[in-house]
Amino acid sequence: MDKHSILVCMGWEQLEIRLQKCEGWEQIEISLPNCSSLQVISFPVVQLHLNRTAMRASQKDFENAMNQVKLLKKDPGNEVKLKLYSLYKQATEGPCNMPKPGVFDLINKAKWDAWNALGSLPKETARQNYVDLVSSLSSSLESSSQVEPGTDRKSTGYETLMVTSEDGITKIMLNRPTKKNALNVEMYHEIMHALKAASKDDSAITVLTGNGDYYSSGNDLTNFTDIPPGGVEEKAKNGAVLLREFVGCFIDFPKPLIASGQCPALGHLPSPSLGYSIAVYASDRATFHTPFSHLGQSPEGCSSYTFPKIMSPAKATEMLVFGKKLTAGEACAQGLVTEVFPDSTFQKEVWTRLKAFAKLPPNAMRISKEIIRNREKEKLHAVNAEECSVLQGRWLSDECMNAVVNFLSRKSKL
Ligand SMILES: CCCCC/C=C/CC(=O)SCCNC(=O)CCNC(=O)[C@H](O)C(C)(C)COP(=O)(O)OP(=O)(O)OC[C@H]1O[C@@H](n2cnc3c(N)ncnc32)[C@H](O)[C@@H]1OP(=O)(O)O
Repeated sequence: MDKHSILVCMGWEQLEIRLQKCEGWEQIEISLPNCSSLQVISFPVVQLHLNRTAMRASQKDFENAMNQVKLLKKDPGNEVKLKLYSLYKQATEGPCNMPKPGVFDLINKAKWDAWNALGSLPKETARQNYVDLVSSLSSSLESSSQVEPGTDRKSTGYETLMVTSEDGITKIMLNRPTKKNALNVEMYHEIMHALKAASKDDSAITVLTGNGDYYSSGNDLTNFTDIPPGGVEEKAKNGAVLLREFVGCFIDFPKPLIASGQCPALGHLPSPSLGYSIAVYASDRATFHTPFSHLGQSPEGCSSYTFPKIMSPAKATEMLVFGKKLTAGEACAQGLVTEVFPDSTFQKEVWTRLKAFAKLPPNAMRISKEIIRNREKEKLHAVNAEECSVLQGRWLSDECMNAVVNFLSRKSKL
């Protein structure tokens, strides 16, 4: 029998009903074994959804779906991968029968949580759900790759950035829009590389911005899952070294740096870019959020020093300790943002302004920035070192580990 066939007995006759996909429609074929003619009725897919879930996928469908997963051109993302994993385990082994992994074993803990959450779902239902998920995935990933051409693609030698230079402006654009521009380890390194290159190129000013609907969602929380042979302590130590070097690049950047954000900025990158930018331009749609406590972490990017100075100690406490999210208007009123523009005219207005700035004498701008910032440089490097050392300890805490596990198993979002 064909994969989506069902046999129905009507009196003496046996009907075979086949379902098959046809350009967004399901076709139903009703065949009477003793009759040569076929009756074909077409329905929109949505109308047949309930009927399909009542059916059971065969072992062969299941194996085909497993092969299809290997052929997917685009990474379906962690959430979907966990779903696939849990359905596979449930379909092949039944309810979760493994001991719960320890809290530091992040990946296995996320997998265990996903499998355990399926409870006593029957094996056949899990198999069918797996087949259905793979089938929906294949079509949605095909269509989404048509919707977002060119995103996450390689550009000017960078994997995670798009860097362009024209009209005296070097633009560094974070380019992981499907991950809300979360900073993975590669992106940290590429930003440092791009900043060093921009400090030496012919441009007069540098602009930092993000591609997609988030300026950045901060540190990529999956960075915490790649544990080296030296264990979590070594991981935390390496992270502190990387973060210190990363923030150091912002502190030492010699040219005017402008952060241009049309959309929400979360966590990590806002701090260094807000603290050290000559100017921050935001659209009225942008928000600013540093949820360090929510993640069991502590301020970084010198925000523990720059924010209370820029805003006020009380307002900085609301933001850095309680994780209060600010609208662009509020951030502007607090002095964190230079100017807010209407979303509809944001790009035009900001770029007109940037192009005008880029025509100013570059050396004069560089020297002016130096004289404004140099007095603070030593202090900023000391604050950076202290923040990184405190964070190194925080990353080993249960509070931090639990927050990361919660995000990875999608129990929490900010
Ligand atoms: C060297 C180490 C230095 C460490 C320094 C410490 C810095 C502190 C910080 O950076 S604090 C900020 C950390 N960031 C977060 O906690 C944000 C987590 N993300 C979210 O809460 C949400 O994703 C969101 C509110 C940003 C967006 O929600 P939305 O529903 O619109 O979108 P999705 O959640 O479906 O996200 C789409 C995909 O992007 C992945 N993703 C988003 N943010 C992160 C992130 N920070 N880390 C890892 N992955 C992230 C998300 O998982 C989705 O991926 P998927 O499609 O594969 O599931």
